Amino acid sequence: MIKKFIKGHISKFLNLWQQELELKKEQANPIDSMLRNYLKENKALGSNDRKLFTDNVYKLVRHKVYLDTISPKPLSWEGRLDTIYTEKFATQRKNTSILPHVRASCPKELFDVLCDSFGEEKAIEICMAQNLRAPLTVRVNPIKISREELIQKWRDANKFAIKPTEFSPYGITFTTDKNENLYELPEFKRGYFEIQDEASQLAAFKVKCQIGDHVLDYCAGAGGKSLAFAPYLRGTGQIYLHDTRDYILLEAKKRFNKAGIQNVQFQTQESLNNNKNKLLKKFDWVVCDVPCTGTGTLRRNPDLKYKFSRNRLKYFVDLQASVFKEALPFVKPKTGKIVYSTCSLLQEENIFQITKFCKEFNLEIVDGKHFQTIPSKDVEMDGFFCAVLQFKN
Ligand SMILES: C[S@@+](CC[C@H](N)C(=O)[O-])C[C@H]1O[C@@H](n2cnc3c(N)ncnc32)[C@H](O)[C@@H]1O
Repeated sequence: MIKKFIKGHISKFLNLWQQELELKKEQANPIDSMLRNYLKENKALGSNDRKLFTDNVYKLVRHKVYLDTISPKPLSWEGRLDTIYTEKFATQRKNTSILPHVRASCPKELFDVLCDSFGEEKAIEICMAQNLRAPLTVRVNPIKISREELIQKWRDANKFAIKPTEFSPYGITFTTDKNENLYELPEFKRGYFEIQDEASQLAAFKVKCQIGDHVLDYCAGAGGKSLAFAPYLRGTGQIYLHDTRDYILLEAKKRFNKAGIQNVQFQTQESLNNNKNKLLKKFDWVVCDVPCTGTGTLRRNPDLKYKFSRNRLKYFVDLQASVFKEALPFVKPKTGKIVYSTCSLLQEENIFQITKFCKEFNLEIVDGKHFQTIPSKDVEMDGFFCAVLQFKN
């Protein structure tokens, strides 16, 4: 039984979220940032209450499409919440008179696009997997500590239930659904690890840079990918981090300092433009981790599914093409590589883009096939896509 007091907060918060979404549509504030602000302003919610509050908010957002059909009318957040804890919540999933996108709790427009990419059966499986809680995974910074040492340290302290990730050699996954506040740990403050999904780690490791290489991370954001591949350079060569948002590069700078990585430069749009003539055709690796619909990360960001539309998809497809075109001239013509990645599941943003780029710019896929993870019953990772391209000789 959830206390009335918490139910009241859940309902109040979700009404605010719904208003924000109706008013600002795709420009609405992300739900995680709205949650942080709400909790800051509502100190009466203690730490146990907060977990219950947050977990139920996410559940309601994930399952809203389904709940809107099976909950008592008129709809209310209290009514939807009560429905989650009834038998009906499980049994109606199998009711084939309810439309597939509703049973999978996915807005129709997104579901149809997922069906175009994967077919209906797989689309349902993906949506159901994306309605689960995301695993909490960290990437160990080998400059400071090995994965084995950090696992041992945490196991000795009997601190967490953890396991090494299966595919990334640097990942550790937390196996309980407790909300661990990892940012407060001394190991985090010392730069021993960063929070990063395993699929994102694997995409970053596709940048197989070597000693002395020059790398341009063209859409660096707060540096998540660069932090992962930087140790390959062993302090040699140089990584240039560029983004159109100046403030995010300041965040990246702090993270690199903490990680003990110094062979980096931060380039705003203006400074990259000023240095352009010097830098064109100079990079062994250019990384294009482009803005996208984020449809591979719906477990973490379930609100994104309500911002999706075919128009928004077209906006991202066009933006990705123009970012790729801007970044390509920085690649060394004969030996350089460009890595294109998204956290989208959609063929329009992934394989269709790559096929188009190869044709238009005389490129080919190298390093085997493209890499793609798709959340499902058996795949706990986010959905990521990545391909390494090189000019045809
Ligand atoms: C998917 S995020 C990057 C995440 C980051 N690479 C990481 O691993 O943490 C995409 C980034 O592209 C940036 N961006 C948007 N338009 C851009 C453009 N025209 N040129 C470069 N970066 C751009 C955004 O500001 C955003 O930080």
